[in-house]
Amino acid sequence: MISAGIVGGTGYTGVELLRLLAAHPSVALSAITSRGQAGTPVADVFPNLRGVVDLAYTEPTQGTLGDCDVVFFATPNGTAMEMAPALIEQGVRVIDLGADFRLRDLDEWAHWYGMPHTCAALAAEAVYGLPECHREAIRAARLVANPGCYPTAVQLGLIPLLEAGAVDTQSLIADAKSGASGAGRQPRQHTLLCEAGENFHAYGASGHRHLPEIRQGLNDAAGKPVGLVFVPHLVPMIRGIHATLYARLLDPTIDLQGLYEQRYANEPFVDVMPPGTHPETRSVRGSNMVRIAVHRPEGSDYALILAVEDNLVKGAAGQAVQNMNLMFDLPETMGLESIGLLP
Ligand SMILES: NC(=O)C1=CN([C@@H]2O[C@H](COP(=O)(O)OP(=O)(O)OC[C@H]3O[C@@H](n4cnc5c(N)ncnc54)[C@H](OP(=O)(O)O)[C@@H]3O)[C@@H](O)[C@H]2O)C=CC1
Ligand SMILES: CC(=O)N[C@@H](CCC(=O)OP(=O)(O)O)C(=O)O
Repeated sequence: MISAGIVGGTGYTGVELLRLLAAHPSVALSAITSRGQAGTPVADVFPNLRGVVDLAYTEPTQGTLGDCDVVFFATPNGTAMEMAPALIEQGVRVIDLGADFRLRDLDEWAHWYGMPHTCAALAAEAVYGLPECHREAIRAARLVANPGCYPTAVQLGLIPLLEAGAVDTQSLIADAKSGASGAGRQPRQHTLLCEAGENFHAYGASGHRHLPEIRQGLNDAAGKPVGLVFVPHLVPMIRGIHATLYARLLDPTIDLQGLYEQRYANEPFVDVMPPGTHPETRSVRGSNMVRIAVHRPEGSDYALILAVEDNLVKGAAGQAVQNMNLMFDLPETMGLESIGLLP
């Protein structure tokens, strides 16, 4: 059994990790931290875990985490880079659900995250945890930077076009919508029911911190710098991301459906839907699947890609478990078989 610890077990991605890991056949949970709830049984805070998680929260100390085989950081940005070096030194493998190790350019990281990066050596070593692109490197990694929620949907949606050299790399547009759980469990005015319900708006339109992360992955796929406009929106639902992606085709006669079906033929968590379909966020709610549909709108030379995911599963905790499975030579889909919750 793999002994797993979670730092930040009271947030939305932390409790989603708990749900997945508690049911994982090869994992024993051994430390779950919260500074605010230390000493409280986990199942007292989250009754869905009664009878399946019998641990209490502890303080996030080296002592409680150092004996684990793997530690997940489900914490705000800046926490993992403080704590991960000592754990890795002790032989613990680390998966960071935050953004501390996602960007290769640390000046860019400091610009977007508003603090200096304090762990350049590990940032250079970290593997970006998008299995569909970096599977072999993830297997060997000591430290995995789990991708952001928007970056997962947008990259998986656009990468086949860029790898194939099928589009004008300066024409990329990602129009993405997220449910409110993407903002985390800390109370904030804009995610109150009376603010987010019956309401719909864009945010971060002139610059969002996921832009450099998405651009880094798309540059790699294209083999050159891409031009990308990324606009996130908040929609009145709890879970789910819907990304509507546009790219101008160089050859409008290309077989787009065939391109996507071939690229993702062996991917257990990418479902390319039949032509003419429109994926729904509820079809992936609670599941680790990204569902993609490919269109070429009548009379246009644009490819239009629709991609949906659950931001807490493939966009965070599920992808982290997928990465753990790879790191510990387990079947990649183990513990991730759940089907989308409908309705
Ligand atoms: N929500 C989402 O859809 C996604 C989130 N992410 C990223 O995952 C990370 C976690 O997100 P989310 O679960 O939404 O966040 P939340 O705000 O819901 O939870 C944060 C958790 O971290 C703990 N924590 C906060 N500060 C510290 C600290 N200094 N040291 C140790 N623990 C700390 C908190 O518990 P306590 O304060 O009691 O210790 C809490 O359990 C973030 O980096 C987020 O950007 C990534 C993809 C998707
Ligand atoms: C709806 C909403 O507020 N979403 C969040 C995405 C948070 C997230 O996933 O953060 P990281 O991937 O960078 O860790 C936001 O736009 O800030």
